[in-house]
Amino acid sequence: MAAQDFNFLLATDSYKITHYKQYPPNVGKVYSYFECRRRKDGQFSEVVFFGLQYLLKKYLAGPVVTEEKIQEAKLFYQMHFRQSVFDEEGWRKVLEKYDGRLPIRIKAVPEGKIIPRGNVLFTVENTDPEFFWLTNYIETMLVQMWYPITVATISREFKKILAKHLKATSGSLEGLDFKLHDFGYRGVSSQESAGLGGAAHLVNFCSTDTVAGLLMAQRYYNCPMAGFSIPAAEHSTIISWGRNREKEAFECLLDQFPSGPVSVVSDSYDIFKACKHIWGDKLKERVMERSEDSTLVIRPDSGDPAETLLEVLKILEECFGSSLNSMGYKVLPSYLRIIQGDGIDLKSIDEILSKLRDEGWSTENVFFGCGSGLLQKLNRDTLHCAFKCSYVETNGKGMDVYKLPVTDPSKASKRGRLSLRRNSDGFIETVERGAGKPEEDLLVTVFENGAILQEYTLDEIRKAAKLWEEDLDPSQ
Ligand SMILES: O=C1OCCC/C1=C\Nc1ccccc1
Repeated sequence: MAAQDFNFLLATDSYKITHYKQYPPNVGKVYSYFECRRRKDGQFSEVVFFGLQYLLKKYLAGPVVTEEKIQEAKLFYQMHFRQSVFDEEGWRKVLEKYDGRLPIRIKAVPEGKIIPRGNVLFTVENTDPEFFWLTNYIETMLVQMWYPITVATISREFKKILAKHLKATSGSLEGLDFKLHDFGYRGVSSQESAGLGGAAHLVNFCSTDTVAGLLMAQRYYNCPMAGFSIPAAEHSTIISWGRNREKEAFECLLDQFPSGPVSVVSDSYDIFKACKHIWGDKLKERVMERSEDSTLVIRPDSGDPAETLLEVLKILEECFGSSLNSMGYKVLPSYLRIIQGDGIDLKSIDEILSKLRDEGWSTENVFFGCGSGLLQKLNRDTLHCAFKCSYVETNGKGMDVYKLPVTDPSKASKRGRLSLRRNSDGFIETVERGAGKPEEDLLVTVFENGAILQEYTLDEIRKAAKLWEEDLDPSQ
């Protein structure tokens, strides 16, 4: 449910207020769709569909039009356009005929599903001919789905890389869901983005510090606790002890959190000396006495990630030893692990894990944190998200419509009514021009006339988004 001060009539691009005057006479239906347009460059060949349910619940469901909101919008747009263009009568009809509920149908891919780029992800149409202008009025808000879709997709690409290396260097995928920790809360543009992006990461992992994402999962995806964290230091809790008391600061962490894992950022002055002389010497006994489920996680936070990790691993091996796993890769004692949260993005994590592997280190030894690289280093063009009209009815007669710019054929849009199906070869494809068979359509009616007709839990979404065998193909 949207906040009381949220006025749905003001939640659109200004120019859309003027569009009801621009459609052809007697138009009765505007039908549009959302896709992540396919591009030649091949990165992100498939996307995770996620986030629509939050938007439906928060902004579209129920009576979103009221007389007060009509009055507020009327005054607002009169001042904004300095002429009366706002369609007061049109909105009052929504209020009178549907009690303020939107006469709109949205059919969408089930959340969590992995869909190849270039396929329809959801369609929008008006369910009453009088409100043809409403379909594209809500484009503005619906296209904001680019964000959770893109974060969920990037997070899953991280998971593919981590799975590849974990499988190759340990023979198992155990612990994969905890290998990438969301550090991105502070790096996003708003509390709402933190919630949506944080929840999107939790489709693929169970490891986060972005509390807003956990709340989103609780409140909108029926998941009481979608992810976990552990006690961890930050630079303030180390440097507050003063330059000469880093050992005391570290010891405080071990004393305060004697059981369960604890993470200690150790690069305030010299990560290498800290590992060698504090963790590996002064506190060595304290570290070794910690049991397997009370791991000390050392956090570097500066320097070239791969070089720093390799040097830290080398020092820790000298001090604590290492063993060989079934794949012949080295693993530190179970009471010692490392988390790298600096400089991590899709490109660097693959390079880092490859370099560790080349030096004989298993992926089991390291965890990763990711901030802006996960939640903010992206935009609507990362997956080329677009919303286009593909079908209209005028005088009750249907017509497939499209754009095909001579100046950019890659911006061509689909035409006609769309459906999504798995073809006889098992590949997902979009059927255009209304040629799809209803019984084959993977799109589900999730919203109609103000009501949410289909909901998904995070558990169901996680199942839909799980990695497939071919995702683990090390030859990638
Ligand atoms: O070190 C850690 O171990 C695992 C638990 C989280 C954690 C650090 N969190 C964090 C959050 C936001 C920015 C930077 C770090």
